[in-house]
Amino acid sequence: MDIQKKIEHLRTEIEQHNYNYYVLDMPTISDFEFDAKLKELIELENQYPEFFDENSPTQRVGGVVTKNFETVVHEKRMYSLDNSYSKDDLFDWENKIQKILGNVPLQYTCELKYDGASISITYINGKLYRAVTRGDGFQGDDVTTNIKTIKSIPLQLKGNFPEKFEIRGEIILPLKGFEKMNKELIDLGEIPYSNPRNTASGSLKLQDSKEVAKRPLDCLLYTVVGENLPCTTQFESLESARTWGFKVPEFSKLANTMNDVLDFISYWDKERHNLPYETDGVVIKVNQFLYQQELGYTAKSPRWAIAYKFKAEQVTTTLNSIAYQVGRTGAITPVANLEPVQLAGTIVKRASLHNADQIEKLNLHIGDEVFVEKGGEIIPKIIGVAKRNSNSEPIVYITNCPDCGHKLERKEGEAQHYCPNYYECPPQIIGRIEHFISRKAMNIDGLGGETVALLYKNNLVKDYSDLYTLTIQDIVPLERMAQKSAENLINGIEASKSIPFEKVLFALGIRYVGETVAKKLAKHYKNIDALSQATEEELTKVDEIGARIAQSVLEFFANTHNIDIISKLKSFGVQFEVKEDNSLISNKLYGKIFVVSGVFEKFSRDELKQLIESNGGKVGSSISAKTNYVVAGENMGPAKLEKANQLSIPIISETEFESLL
Ligand SMILES: NC(=O)c1ccc[n+]([C@@H]2O[C@H](COP(=O)([O-])OP(=O)(O)OC[C@H]3O[C@@H](n4cnc5c(N)ncnc54)[C@H](O)[C@@H]3O)[C@@H](O)[C@H]2O)c1
Ligand SMILES: [Zn+2]
Repeated sequence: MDIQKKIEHLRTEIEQHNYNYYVLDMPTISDFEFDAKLKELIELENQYPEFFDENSPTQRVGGVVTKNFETVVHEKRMYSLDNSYSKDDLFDWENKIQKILGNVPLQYTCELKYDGASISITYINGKLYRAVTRGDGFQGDDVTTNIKTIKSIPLQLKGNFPEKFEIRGEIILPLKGFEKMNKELIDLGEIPYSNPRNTASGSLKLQDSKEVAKRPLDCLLYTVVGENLPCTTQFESLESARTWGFKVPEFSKLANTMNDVLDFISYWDKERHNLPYETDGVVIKVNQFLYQQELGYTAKSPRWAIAYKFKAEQVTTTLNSIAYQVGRTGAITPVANLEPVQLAGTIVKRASLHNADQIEKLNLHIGDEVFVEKGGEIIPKIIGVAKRNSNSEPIVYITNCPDCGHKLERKEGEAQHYCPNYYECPPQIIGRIEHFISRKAMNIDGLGGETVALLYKNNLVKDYSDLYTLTIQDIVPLERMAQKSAENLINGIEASKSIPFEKVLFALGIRYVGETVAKKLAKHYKNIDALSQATEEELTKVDEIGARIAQSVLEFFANTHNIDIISKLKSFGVQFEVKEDNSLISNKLYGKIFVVSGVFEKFSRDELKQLIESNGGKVGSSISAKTNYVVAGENMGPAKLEKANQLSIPIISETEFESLL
């Protein structure tokens, strides 16, 4: 085979994967496979230097700059890291740098390699000035507003910080938050995110910082960059950054020899599974800045640092069978049953497969030996076939619902198959009732998933409105139920009648109507009758409601069965209109008159006004001598500003306002 062709082919292929990974945040191959391709290319280029190309992906940092944000040129370039996978690689690296330095007394800082998206944040005079993504290393996206929503990033520093510097770190999504986001997506019948890293990186690129604020992102910092820093080593700089108020994980260690480094690695190779976020290796850095300067950089990475990548958590095992689960929206999810195997500290028996496309893409057969990898998800995933056995058989995707036998449907452009037997299919009925009673919906105490299934099997409930007809006598005879638990349940159901309309609307389980959408719709339409009569055009005019949600709302109300259920719920006293809430949260602002002006970061203007009123204050429409405070956001009108100054009325920011509460 023509070597040059092979090199070019690999370059194109890797560029495409870089694009999928960094721009779309949707990799189509595992990091393990990606790294193998990159390694192959590096080796070929080393072997055949005549085909050198400065545009090769081996010479460049993988990311890109997008058009959605302002582009900022990094004052100091942001590099990637060279990778190593074995002890030998590390000793080779040490030899190489000692050759350049001339066998000096080296120290290393060992740090964990956090798996997220890199960020560089500039501070001037102790104030957060700007946050920029790595981009292509030379320039990145200005994502300051998004970054400011992350609570652990200080806006104002404390202690003895340098006048101007950049601090670099990783924006990560802790595993718990990731799982929660995915559970909400699955509940809504949508496709879950593939892993925390890509979700963190995607979150940074959202246009609406209010959406970013909802995501439980965090930022772990690891490098201070600037002139005249008050420290001479990496380890000291981490300690100083901590005293300035930054979140710098405490795990870093100083090592005097490569063997100390190896101890650190083998400790964290196991211990990392107990961390609340993902790490994919250890970063080893020459500790002394003086030596770092002497070593300098290659085209892509510092010579004074190297990443040691943990072995991908991967095992092979047999794919025994496929089970199909039916969700409350009727969506079918295939799940792989595996020969039990030990992986990352747990026994793995099942792996998620998402949908039919994925089975096809992986070309899975029952009986195959498959690679199983554990990423951010609780359930591990199959990433490919290791070996086809002679008795392996192709997977025939089901055509009928495994529970009710109804023929499955698949809408054009959708990945998931659905069971359309909405009213008769048991897991859908039970799923809808479980959703209805869940904590964020009707919050009915004393009723769990198993009890719902029992109630359904005993013909006591056919839909969630039947819950309100239950009596203690109905419940006591059920398995594991006693007088006391039956009473609790009935009390819980009774109490749910005072749950506010927005939660009731969420509880109904309309596809794509999650918590936030339900809130928006409740606020806009005020009651269910107005909502049920809305047209698609009207619906899509509501903030954040798109055609897909509108369509789903229309479908829901076009169904007489749903209308019947709603009128039953109404007759039982469930809330179907917004109650104007006059109850006060506090009296802290009693007697104070506020004027709100400008655009805010944390709150909408309406939210601010509501906060003022619910804490006993009043909102004035224009500034007068009676005004006590002006809460000012960005772009406050100059006339208002002048008036406030004339009358010496204090102008406060939204943060200062918060501190009044
Ligand atoms: N699956 C795919 O299609 C695909 C495509 C492209 C890249 N990738 C994966 O992306 C990775 C390459 O990405 P990369 O260029 O961001 O490099 P990298 O993630 O391998 O290493 C460099 C980055 O590590 C981060 N980092 C975390 N902790 C650090 C610490 N303590 N000190 C210093 N830096 C730290 C920094 O952000 C730095 O930029 C590889 O793992 C590769 O497998 C996968
Ligand atoms: Zn069914």
